Amino acid sequence: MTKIVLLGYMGCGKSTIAKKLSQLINIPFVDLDQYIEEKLNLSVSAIFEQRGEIYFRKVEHESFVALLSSPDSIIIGLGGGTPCYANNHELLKQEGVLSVYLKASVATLFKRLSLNKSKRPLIANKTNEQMEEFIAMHVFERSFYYNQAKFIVTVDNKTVDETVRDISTLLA
Ligand SMILES: Nc1ncnc2c1ncn2[C@@H]1O[C@H](COP(=O)(O)OP(=O)(O)O)[C@@H](O)[C@H]1O
Ligand SMILES: O=C(O)C1=C[C@@H](OP(=O)(O)O)[C@@H](O)[C@H](O)C1
Ligand SMILES: [Mg+2]
Repeated sequence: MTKIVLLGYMGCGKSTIAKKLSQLINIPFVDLDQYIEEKLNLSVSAIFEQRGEIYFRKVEHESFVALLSSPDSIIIGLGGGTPCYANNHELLKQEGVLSVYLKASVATLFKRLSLNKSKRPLIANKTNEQMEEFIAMHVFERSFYYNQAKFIVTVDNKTVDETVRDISTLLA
């Protein structure tokens, strides 16, 4: 069964787009962060704080593997770091996986994340100035993994509905 996997940097819209795409194409969606939060009954921030990032990455990998091996067709919204750890990018190449990189410019990411950073432990304590530099460097470091996706969709200056439509056209 098909797994549509959305990936990309924090703030590119994976969680928002996965939910909307799910409504449009009538395939259920799972947000990987939410799945982990429910599994451990802890928020992502609390997992980072209490158990550390390495533990989070371990659970993230196990959860991604579990979702990929489920018998149903699902849309999976990954966390921004998912493809960059534990060889998860190799899993994107599996048969039946349609991976889509939601590619956003640093300016778009900065604009969105400056309004939404408190639940993201990697940036929660940064000033806006530190954050802009951090995002630029981090996207650059991670782009090798993001570029392993089968499809790339640019999200800058698009509404949620426009991006969702672009993805559904790609997958048709
Ligand atoms: N065109 C857009 N597409 C997706 N998200 C958008 C858009 N415009 C604004 N946003 C906002 O940007 C944020 C994206 O966050 P989210 O969906 O959690 O991304 P991710 O899961 O990739 O970190 C949300 O607050 C969303 O409302
Ligand atoms: O980029 C990352 O390493 C992370 C991204 C987050 O998901 P979003 O991309 O949905 O914010 C979440 O998994 C965690 O805070 C770590
Ligand atoms: Mg998300």
